[in-house]
Amino acid sequence: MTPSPSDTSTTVVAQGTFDILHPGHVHYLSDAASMGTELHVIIARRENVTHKEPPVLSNEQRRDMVAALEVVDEARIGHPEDIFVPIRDIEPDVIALGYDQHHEEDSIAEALDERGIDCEVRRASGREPNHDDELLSTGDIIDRVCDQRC
Ligand SMILES: Cc1cc2nc3c(=O)[nH]c(=O)nc-3n(C[C@H](O)[C@H](O)[C@H](O)COP(=O)(O)O)c2cc1C
Ligand SMILES: Nc1ncnc2c1ncn2[C@@H]1O[C@H](COP(=O)(O)OP(=O)(O)OP(=O)(O)O)[C@@H](O)[C@H]1O
Repeated sequence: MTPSPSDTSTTVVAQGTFDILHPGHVHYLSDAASMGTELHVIIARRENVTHKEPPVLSNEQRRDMVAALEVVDEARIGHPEDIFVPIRDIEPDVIALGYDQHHEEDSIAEALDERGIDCEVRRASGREPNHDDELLSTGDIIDRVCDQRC
């Protein structure tokens, strides 16, 4: 018997700040998309980006740029307080952590387990520069803008 599309679909979630898109972001989202058949992206709210400089661009602008990428099926702004609220809503089969995202695979898997959410946690690959002058970090792009334009 041929399986129905709902039997074969695999939903993947990716997440991050995505402030000023660059090829590293495209690499991450393409890698995450290749882990399933549908890619949803959670955009970190500005007030929750506390481990580095807050994003320059608004929540809505970052969401709209990520949503415009061909590999992305849906992008949404994250929950203000509880990162598991969007996860319950999306019901992903896989959470794809970015190659350098500070979240530990094991602790996310444990937190999902405690909440009765059945979802695999995987780590995406990093992108190496394709040429000498390729900037693969928002922080590096901002530094160059400051050096060259300020
Ligand atoms: C599974 C998962 C779900 C997340 N959901 C949210 C969320 O709902 N709201 C939010 O502001 N941040 C959320 N985050 C946090 C951010 O997406 C991001 O991981 C964090 O700010 C680090 O951003 P960076 O990887 O761009 O440095 C989530 C992170 C993970 C791992
Ligand atoms: N060069 C890269 N290769 C693969 N994935 C990347 C690369 N750069 C960023 N990502 C992934 O994209 C997601 C969002 O990244 P983030 O918004 O923190 O960008 P960033 O360029 O790393 O920012 P910053 O330079 O401010 O640390 C994260 O999961 C991160 O791992």
